[in-house]
Amino acid sequence: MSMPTIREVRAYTVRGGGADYHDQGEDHWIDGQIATPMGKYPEYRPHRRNFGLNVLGTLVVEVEATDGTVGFGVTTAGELGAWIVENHLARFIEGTRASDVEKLWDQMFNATLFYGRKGIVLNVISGVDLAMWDLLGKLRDEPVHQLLGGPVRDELSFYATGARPDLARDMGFLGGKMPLVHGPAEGDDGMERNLAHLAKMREAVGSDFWLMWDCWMSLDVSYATRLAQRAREFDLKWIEEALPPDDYWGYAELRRNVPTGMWVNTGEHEATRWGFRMLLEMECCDVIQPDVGWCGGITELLKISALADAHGRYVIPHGSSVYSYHFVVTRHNSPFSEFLMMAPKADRVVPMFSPLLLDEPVPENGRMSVSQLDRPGFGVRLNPDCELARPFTH
Ligand SMILES: C[C@H](O)[C@H](O)CC(=O)C(=O)O
Ligand SMILES: [Mg+2]
Repeated sequence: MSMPTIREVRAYTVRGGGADYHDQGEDHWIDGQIATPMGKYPEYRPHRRNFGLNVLGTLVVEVEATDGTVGFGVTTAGELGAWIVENHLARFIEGTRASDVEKLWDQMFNATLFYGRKGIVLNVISGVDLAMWDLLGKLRDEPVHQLLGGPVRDELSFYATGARPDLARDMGFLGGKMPLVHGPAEGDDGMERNLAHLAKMREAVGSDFWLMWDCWMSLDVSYATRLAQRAREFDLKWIEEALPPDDYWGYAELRRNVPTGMWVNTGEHEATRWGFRMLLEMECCDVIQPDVGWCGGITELLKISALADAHGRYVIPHGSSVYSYHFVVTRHNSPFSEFLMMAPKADRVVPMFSPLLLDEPVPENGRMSVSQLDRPGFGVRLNPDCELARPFTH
């Protein structure tokens, strides 16, 4: 088959959930009181949306091939991301062969180095890369997991992230990762409250269920060390993203400080093989957690994952829904997956990118069969009921 080229790239934005999963309505657990780096300012403590956690919104990138086939990818980047795609990246995307993902990634990354490297620019590059893999799967009539070498197991197993690990246990998940509520600025009282909550959850779930804390970059080494040491009594499996992402030295110290057997996990706000190289070579963590929509997409994740494998480390992607599932099932060093509980009260399973996608698979009883992923590309469709805007054209 002769490979089509890309005829047009289009960048859309959409609000209300989707890839910007923090862009939820009032009273959603994910936007409630959670420890954050802004928690030192009391006015920004009660609600994460107060400091703008949801300002970006979702970016949808569509790539249309010369034969009319369309692939798409979604990420967190909104209008800023749409501007970058339409005004800068389009020149590399249009005219490229649909299978030339490697060359395209290299061009997008190098052309944006002077203002990119991490953060929103890498989210955008990821979104384009995911659209290209989706297109390639559709053109070849194969699921992306087949393009990546094929599954190494028949099903995926999930832990749940949300405010109600006790309910996640009843839903068949392997474990529950809770948001840490109180940060260092809330002193000893906050520390005691955090521990009391963990104790209560351990009591509720029993001893054979993983419990983890997601600290969303909010702590310092001293606080995280004390928290981890005291959490040993309640068998905390891992402490996640305890420190700001740039504090590689702090992570290395924390990893030396935590009780034997407790994992230090991080990486959802890290990007590219070079960022993860720092985490791995400095022995910052036990598990890396790249977000497929933020770290550079599938093309970059393949490199990050190989590097982690050579360091004997697991890759358990952050969120990422189908982008994670198609990848994880092809790697031996990705033995389980995250599922983010998007129901406002974390009391039922709702697709992570809801309501933006149709056919988005979800775990049943904490598991997902590979057969649920057996559709061309990433196997999902854009929901026509979600109103997309195209703020810029080129
Ligand atoms: C719950 C966390 O604060 C965040 O919203 C999600 C996250 O970090 C994770 O799923 O991991
Ligand atoms: Mg996290």
